Amino acid sequence: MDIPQITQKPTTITFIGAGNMARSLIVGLLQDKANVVLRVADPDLQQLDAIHKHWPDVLTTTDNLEAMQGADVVVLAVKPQIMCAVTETLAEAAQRSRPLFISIAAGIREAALNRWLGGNQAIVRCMPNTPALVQAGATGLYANPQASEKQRSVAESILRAVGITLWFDDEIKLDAVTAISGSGPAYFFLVMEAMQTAAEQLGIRAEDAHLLIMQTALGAAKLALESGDMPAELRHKVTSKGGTTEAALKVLTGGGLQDLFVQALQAAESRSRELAAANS
Ligand SMILES: NC(=O)C1=CN([C@@H]2O[C@H](COP(=O)(O)OP(=O)(O)OC[C@H]3O[C@@H](n4cnc5c(N)ncnc54)[C@H](OP(=O)(O)O)[C@@H]3O)[C@@H](O)[C@H]2O)C=CC1
Ligand SMILES: O=C(O)[C@@H]1CCC=N1
Repeated sequence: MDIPQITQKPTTITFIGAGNMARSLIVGLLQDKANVVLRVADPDLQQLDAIHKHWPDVLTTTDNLEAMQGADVVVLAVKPQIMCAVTETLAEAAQRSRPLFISIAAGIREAALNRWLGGNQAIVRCMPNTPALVQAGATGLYANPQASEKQRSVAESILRAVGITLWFDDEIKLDAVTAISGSGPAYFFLVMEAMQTAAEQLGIRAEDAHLLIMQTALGAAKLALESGDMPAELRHKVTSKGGTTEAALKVLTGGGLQDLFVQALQAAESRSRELAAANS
């Protein structure tokens, strides 16, 4: 990946929070061999030790301010519920050093982040997903007016190193992106789990079922991405009249699967808005 350099040196990226999503981004960036220096701050020493053991080049600390010192980019990767408390402690340093902030938190609006950070900060909000770990992520991005073209480009390059990126001019759209691709991997994992249980009940060995299901999921996604056909068309091509797929799909549609997905995505989007309202 070619991250446009803010300085002559490699871009220094500090992660505040070393949880599931931050680790996915860190590992994805390391695999991409990006020209970056990575630092991570988290209160959990065990978490930090595990990172340091696997990736000794990643600098780890329990001190957020120490990690932020001199950083070009600060990725805010804590839970939405503690974002206010965490960012307020960074405000003074942020006013001095003015890094680019990238928030990955669901819901939390740029205006709130900017206020907590003391105002007039360059902020890119983004909604990535955990397949970033294997460089197959999908990220929606939104930049505030204070973020320069170069900073937008740096943010995009970081997220593009771990998957595809899409910009949105309207920040509110990130609530829907959260419902679709941010939470999305979990919907597919649930389907995989359900198919696994069903396959074992049909007498297939667990490891055989796992392999068949994973390869089928991968093959379906690859075909949908690469064939040029829409999913409905691809589904028709699998479904022989009076055949096995038709029998299965009758059960799924009869059970209201499509409606359930509409309700599920609406629930996720609403929750993102609630998190914004509760933390504004
Ligand atoms: N998981 C996902 O798929 C996605 C998550 N996100 C967003 O990413 C953010 C993190 O989520 P996720 O990774 O799942 O959550 P995790 O709980 O796994 O990660 C949050 C991390 O922040 C640490 N932390 C707590 N307090 C502080 C502090 N004061 N300073 C620094 N670090 C702190 C936590 O430590 P401890 O555990 O010790 O409290 C934990 O390691 C959220 O805002 C979420 O909305 C966005 C897209 C997808
Ligand atoms: O569940 C959550 O709130 C976070 C945001 C998207 C995925 N995980």
